[in-house]
Amino acid sequence: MFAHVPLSPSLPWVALVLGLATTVWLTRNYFHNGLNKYPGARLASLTDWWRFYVVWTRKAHFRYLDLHNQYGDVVRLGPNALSFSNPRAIKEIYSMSKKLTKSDFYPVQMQVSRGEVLQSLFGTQDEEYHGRLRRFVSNAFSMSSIVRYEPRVNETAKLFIDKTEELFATTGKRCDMKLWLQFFAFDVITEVTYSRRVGFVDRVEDVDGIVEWLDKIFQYMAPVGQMPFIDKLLVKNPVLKWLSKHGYIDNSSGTARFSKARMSERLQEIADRRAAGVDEVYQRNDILTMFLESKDKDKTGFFDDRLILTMTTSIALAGSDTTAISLCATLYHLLRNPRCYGKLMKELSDAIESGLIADTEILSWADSQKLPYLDACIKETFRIHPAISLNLERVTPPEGMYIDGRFIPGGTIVSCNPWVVHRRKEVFGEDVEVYRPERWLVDPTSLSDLERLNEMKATMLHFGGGSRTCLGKHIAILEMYKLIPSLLRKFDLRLTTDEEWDLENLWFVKPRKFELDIQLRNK
Ligand code: HEM
Repeated sequence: MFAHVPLSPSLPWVALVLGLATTVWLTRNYFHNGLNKYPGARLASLTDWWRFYVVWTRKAHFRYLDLHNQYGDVVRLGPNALSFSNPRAIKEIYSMSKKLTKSDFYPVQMQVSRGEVLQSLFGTQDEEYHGRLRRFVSNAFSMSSIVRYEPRVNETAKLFIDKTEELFATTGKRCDMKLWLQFFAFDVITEVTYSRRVGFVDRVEDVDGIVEWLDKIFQYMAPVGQMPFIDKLLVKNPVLKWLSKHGYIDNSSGTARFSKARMSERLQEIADRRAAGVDEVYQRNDILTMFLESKDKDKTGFFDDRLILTMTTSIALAGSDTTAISLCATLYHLLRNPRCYGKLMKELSDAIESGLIADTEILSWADSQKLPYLDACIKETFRIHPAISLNLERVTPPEGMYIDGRFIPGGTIVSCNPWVVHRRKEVFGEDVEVYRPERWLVDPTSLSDLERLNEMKATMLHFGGGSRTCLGKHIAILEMYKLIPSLLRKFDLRLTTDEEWDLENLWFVKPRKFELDIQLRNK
């Protein structure tokens, strides 16, 4: 008897309604805020799923570069997203004074600890909160503080060199440099944060599986960041957060767990020393003690233990991959360009012979600053291989603003991609795809050379820009300027293949594989 009762509209009607709704949605997306006047891939103007797909392929930096080469300075990357490549746009989007906020891409990278989302310096969209937090922590990352940490970096660099000799140079075993340098960068970062090397290099081990965890999490965060609502259904799902907060499950991020463990070890050590009459907090030995000092001095209660954990978690998330990639890229480009490799080696040996720099196994920071060709090689690495190369997204203020001479409505996602802007021919020269450190060496008496140099510097986005520029850049630079020459002086490094390396972009642009043959150098 129920066979004749219509329980639901017939299928064709459902299909028609769905079809109409989809058409309306796609049309609205296409014409959104008049952005249809900007060129780009047709699908990009209809849905963010296009961007999700491009990022998911892990080749977004190449795709976006092709699109800018094809369409020019402004390319539409989504219904509400524009990518700019003219250096003028960098100054406008990342200017200190204009205060554009970060897009919804960033909170996806916020880590979770026991159900609580850690509102990080990197991920926050609240500019006031950001400014306040950054004021509390920036002292610990200033160049003068970093140079105080130098002896710690020396210790880890020395161990790294010794272990490289023992494990690879004397055995002839091939070195997975990508992983090995990440172990180094992780040990340095824990050394300068907690006065204690966790032991990645000592034990030749991925401690707590954190490197593997980081690899996995970016496979999630990079594509999901293109469609951030997905994060609220998955990792930041309110039910999961509630369950974790009340102890039924633990959805804490690997980096939060790692940092919590390191912090409690170090805090216990500080307490033990205090009981023995030594107060380390005001000795400013490491980043954590600098944070504790800031907390002590803060009478408002803002900079509390939770924020300290948030900061140490950010350091674990941001401080190793980026530096290891930049170290790998420097070695890779030098090895593929024997002319530059030879020139750098000559600069080093001449400087030692002439007494310009000391003949020490680990170069001091001060000595590394006397080597202009080394400086040029590292700058050229940052240009040709910026470690972060998805677009650095910002949102225009409600009243809209002019970018590169065009009025962009309020609430639009606007951005530049470091990989793209570092290849502007009018700034860097016609040979942008060539690794040529000499472009950074200018005649200091030539005004036009100095102007060109300034223009190149202003177009570099490898550490981001404006108020959200990289907090840890001095640590990374210190590591690179010390380790690269120290490694090259001790070892002969060889690529194991003539083929170009295969790069994957999941926010960080990493080689899929980077192996080297290593031998002791005949001096
Ligand atoms: C060569 C190595 C590094 C590179 C290429 C790099 C790159 C960047 C870039 C491009 C940004 C800006 C992202 C944006 O605006 O969307 C950034 C921000 C940041 N980086 Fe780095 N980074 C490096 C090393 C480090 C290290 C060693 C640390 C920590 C010790 C660190 C901590 C941070 C933090 C906390 C932020 C957020 C700053 C803020 O929003 O105020 N980075 N980094």
